[in-house]
Amino acid sequence: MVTRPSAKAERTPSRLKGDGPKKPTSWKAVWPDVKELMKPRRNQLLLGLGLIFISRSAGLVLPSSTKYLVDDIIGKHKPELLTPLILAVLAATTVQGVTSFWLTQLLSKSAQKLIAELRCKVQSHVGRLPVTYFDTNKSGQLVSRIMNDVEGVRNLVGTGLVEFVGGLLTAFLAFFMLLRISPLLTMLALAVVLTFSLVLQRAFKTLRPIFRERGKITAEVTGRLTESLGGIRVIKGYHAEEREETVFRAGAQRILDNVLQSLTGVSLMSLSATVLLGLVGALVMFVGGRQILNGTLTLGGFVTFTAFLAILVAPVFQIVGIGTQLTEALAGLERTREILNEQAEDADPNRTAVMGPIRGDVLFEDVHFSYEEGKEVLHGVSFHAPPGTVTALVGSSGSGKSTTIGLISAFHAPTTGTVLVDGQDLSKVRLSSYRTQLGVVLQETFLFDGTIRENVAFARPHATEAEIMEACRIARVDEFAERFPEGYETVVGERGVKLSGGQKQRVSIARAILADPRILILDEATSSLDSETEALIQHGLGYLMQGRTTFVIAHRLSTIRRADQILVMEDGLLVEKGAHHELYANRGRYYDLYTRQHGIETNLFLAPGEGDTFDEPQAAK
Ligand SMILES: Nc1ncnc2c1ncn2[C@@H]1O[C@H](COP(=O)(O)OP(=O)(O)OP(=O)(O)O)[C@@H](O)[C@H]1O
Repeated sequence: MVTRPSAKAERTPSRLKGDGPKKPTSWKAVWPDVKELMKPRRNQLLLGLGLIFISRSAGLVLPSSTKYLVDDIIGKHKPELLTPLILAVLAATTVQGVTSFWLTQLLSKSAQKLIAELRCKVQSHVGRLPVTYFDTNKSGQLVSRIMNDVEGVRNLVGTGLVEFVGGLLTAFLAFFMLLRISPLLTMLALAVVLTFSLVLQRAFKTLRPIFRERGKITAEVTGRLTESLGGIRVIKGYHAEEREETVFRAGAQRILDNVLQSLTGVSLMSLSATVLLGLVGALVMFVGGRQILNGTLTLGGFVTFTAFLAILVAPVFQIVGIGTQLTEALAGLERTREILNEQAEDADPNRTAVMGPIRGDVLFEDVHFSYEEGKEVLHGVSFHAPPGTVTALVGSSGSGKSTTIGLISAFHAPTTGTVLVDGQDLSKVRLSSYRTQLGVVLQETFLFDGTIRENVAFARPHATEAEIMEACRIARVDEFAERFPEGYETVVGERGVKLSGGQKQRVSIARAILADPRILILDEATSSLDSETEALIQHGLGYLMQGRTTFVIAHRLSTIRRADQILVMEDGLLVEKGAHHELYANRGRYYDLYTRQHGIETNLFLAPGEGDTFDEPQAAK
């Protein structure tokens, strides 16, 4: 396959979701994905949990030691215990430091690897979606989906989730320690913490849709921006810079509003967390102070209690941070899943037949097609294109030429009727086995930001040097490429030399020659080129068409007259078919188009100026 025509949308285009009612992302919905992501990393995550267990347990040594220091070493005056205690604290702290370092190394790196993998997975899936998908979704929006949405998962498999679990674990341990020191104080503190957790839960419910919305808005704004940068010539041509600025400003404002909204939520949570800390602190001081005074609590016990309380409350704070991250991760994962759930072209269970090398016999049998339900655009088109023949499609704008080409390229499948290639129903064929035998040359030539050689070899990356050079020679790419100082290694496109329209077409023809397809699709350029360039291009095309079943949306008289058959389309109907002289002699629709064109009233077939060289067909004389 060479390059693909930009086909039109199919019947049920699926737009990226997000504009529907906002239902919160639920763990249940994304759990299968989370599980799938975690499964291959199970061992790492388990190791991570082990490490966090060691790290957090070691972290308890310091606060526990306070009680011994105050009550035993100082209170009961046992200086000989001081050094062992300090050594124990130092050892524990070292263990804590080393394990947390290892943890970050292990999990953060693995999360980054996962992000890269996921990006590739989404990109590869998007590439396999039907063309209709790209007609309904802006490419910039898809870029944002591929690049940004997967970022969040780092919090799931990275340190986020493990830290969260670690936090809970420590809180649990601390809770038992606290119970041992003072059950009353512990229960009081716990009541406050639990109330706060409920508040937090509600807050996250509100925040989640905001985060999900953010991904959607960013994708939309990026999409529009990519489009407007791509169409900068049109924008400048119509002096529409200011209008674009306004559109972008509105988009940027939407993002800002969303971020501000979530920031308000997040800061409110921090505020309530601080209030909580104050509340618990005050409560502990009040009750604890009284207990010390009436002798039910030792001073060391009180100090240790406050230290452990901090450990119990800390995870609640952590939830604020990590919970936000996890929420973002879930929202991103949900959006990623949406894309991954789109059915790839070849995933259609009907597409099972594998095509071997084809001869290129194309048969349309009563083909009906509609892009949208109830709006048929092709009404019972039937024709036969034997192998190696040239079929020209002509007709006024919107008559269905591109749609017919789209069906031959298997971008769409007929609503009813069949398209057969070598007797095989195209809607049942594995696309990979068919498209490799299809070549496309469009008027909007698509060149990559790479060298001339790379652009030609794109069709067959493993082609030999001699084959590439031969294709370049036939398409007359050599004529301009060899004039550049770097020859075929000259970079073309955005980063390099800009090629003229005619030069780009020649590269595209060389590409198709190298691909050596059985079926060739040409969308002839409507723009006129100078006669020398035109002759060079016609030479290449002439070679390219030889022996291949060619379908050409024809604008040039020379091409139309060279065709073995001409299909005249009108309003989705095939109104006439035959060779030029037959159709001309019939004095039907083709004759009308032809003579009207001859009078240069309209420009139905031809590029401007071409009518001047018109000569009356022999058969009609
Ligand atoms: N993606 C699409 N979604 C819905 N309708 C479409 C889509 N693409 C084309 N159509 C409709 O299908 C009909 C045939 O369009 P088609 O592009 O095949 O015509 P065409 O003969 O190639 O026109 P032109 O010469 O102007 O390119 C038109 O009425 C057009 O509006």
